[in-house]
Amino acid sequence: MNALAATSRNFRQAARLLGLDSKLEKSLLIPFREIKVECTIPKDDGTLASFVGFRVQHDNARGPMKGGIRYHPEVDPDEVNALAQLMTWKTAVANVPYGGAKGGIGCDPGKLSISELERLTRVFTQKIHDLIGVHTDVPAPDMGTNPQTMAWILDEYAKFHGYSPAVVTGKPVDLGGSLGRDAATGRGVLFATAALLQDYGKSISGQRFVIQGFGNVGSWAAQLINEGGGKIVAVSDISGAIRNPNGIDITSLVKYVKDKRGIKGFPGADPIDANSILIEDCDVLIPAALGGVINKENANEIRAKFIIEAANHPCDPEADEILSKKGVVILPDIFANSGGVTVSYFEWVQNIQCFMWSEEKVNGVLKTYMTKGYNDVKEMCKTHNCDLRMGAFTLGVNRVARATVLRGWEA
Ligand SMILES: NC(=O)C1=CN([C@@H]2O[C@H](COP(=O)(O)OP(=O)(O)OC[C@H]3O[C@@H](n4cnc5c(N)ncnc54)[C@H](OP(=O)(O)O)[C@@H]3O)[C@@H](O)[C@H]2O)C=CC1
Ligand SMILES: O=C(O)CCC(=O)C(=O)O
Repeated sequence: MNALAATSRNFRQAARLLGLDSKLEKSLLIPFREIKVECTIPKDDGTLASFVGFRVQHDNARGPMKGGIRYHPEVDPDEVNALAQLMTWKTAVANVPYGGAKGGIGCDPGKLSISELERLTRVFTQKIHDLIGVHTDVPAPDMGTNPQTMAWILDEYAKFHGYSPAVVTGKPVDLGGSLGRDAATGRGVLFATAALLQDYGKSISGQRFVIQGFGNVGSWAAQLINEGGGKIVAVSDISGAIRNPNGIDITSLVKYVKDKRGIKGFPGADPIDANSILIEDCDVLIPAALGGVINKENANEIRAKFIIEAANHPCDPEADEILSKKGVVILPDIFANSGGVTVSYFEWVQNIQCFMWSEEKVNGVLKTYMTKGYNDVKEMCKTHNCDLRMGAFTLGVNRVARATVLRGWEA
């Protein structure tokens, strides 16, 4: 099932549980604005290359639209649309004063040089600069982009509108980025996982974890879970997958990946088939790469008891049904990975106030938000007698619906 169909299906199920008016339901589903731009750049060898970029602004009832920009060969309009919609529910679940948006460029960042990536980012920014802004739409990093990408957007935007650091989050700290933003999504995953495990009488320490993806989110989640006493028994990235049932030395793996640009060949573990990473024996599975990876083809073979959705929409609704029958507990993306956008909000607030928080403050307030978020989701599960995904969706959709109605419909 494609990402947009899956996300919209979850939204409709939540709307039914909430008893939403059908016209309101329809209006919440349709994106506010969809932008598609052509980005042509000269390559280093003098030839021209063209890429398609997207920004989908889904909803702004609760505040400026917010969401990352993804550079990946599989970026397509439906997927960006689904990811933008997820951001609307996610910012509402996290209870930060934003709506939802997402962007992307269909490209393989690994095949572009740094200067080609800079040119591409600047051309994309030239095409969308009038439609983003501190109080309209605030981009951030996602797959394939990073603080450097945000610095280029900030600089290009400044040429048209003046210097305004709050126009993007996830920037380098030297340009007004927040301490703790780099690790924030992984740290949020840690807090969310700890809250869920506690409900089942368990803790991070003593659990065996498998993580798909070792980029920003996966590598930080691995380091923090490892520090918390969890045992990471298998990890994968695009270069391959590795396993060590006694626990992978994550500190050494992080150093190795920095040097070799991938986990392949890491001496402290055995190589395994990358396709089998999701069905490895473990207690907790953390998909932290692409969407749609857990589906009806492999859901029956999953051996984990808990799935923490660090990636966006890693499980499709057909997999949800199979896993629920098997008793697997899924902590949904719109709560589990909300630590990133929550600290993006702290960054935006710091920029607007021209003030900088300590890293301890950022991490401490993030923990408060994640704990409150978990309790709010559980409350909705009780009210609507539903699983955690519907608990999170009903929480997010209800907050956005209330804001929409309060703002009114008069033209
Ligand atoms: N960054 C953030 O703050 C947030 C990100 N997310 C979500 O988390 C997920 C990961 O994002 P992020 O960590 O930022 O992205 P990164 O680009 O930093 O890392 C992505 C990781 O996934 C790996 N990967 C890509 N394709 C595959 C594959 N087919 N099999 C296994 N691994 C693969 C990449 O490998 P390689 O490095 O070898 O290419 C890399 O390790 C995405 O779904 C994103 O939307 C959600 C909330 C916030
Ligand atoms: O930090 C942000 O603004 C958005 C992060 C993001 O893209 C996501 O949560 O999926």
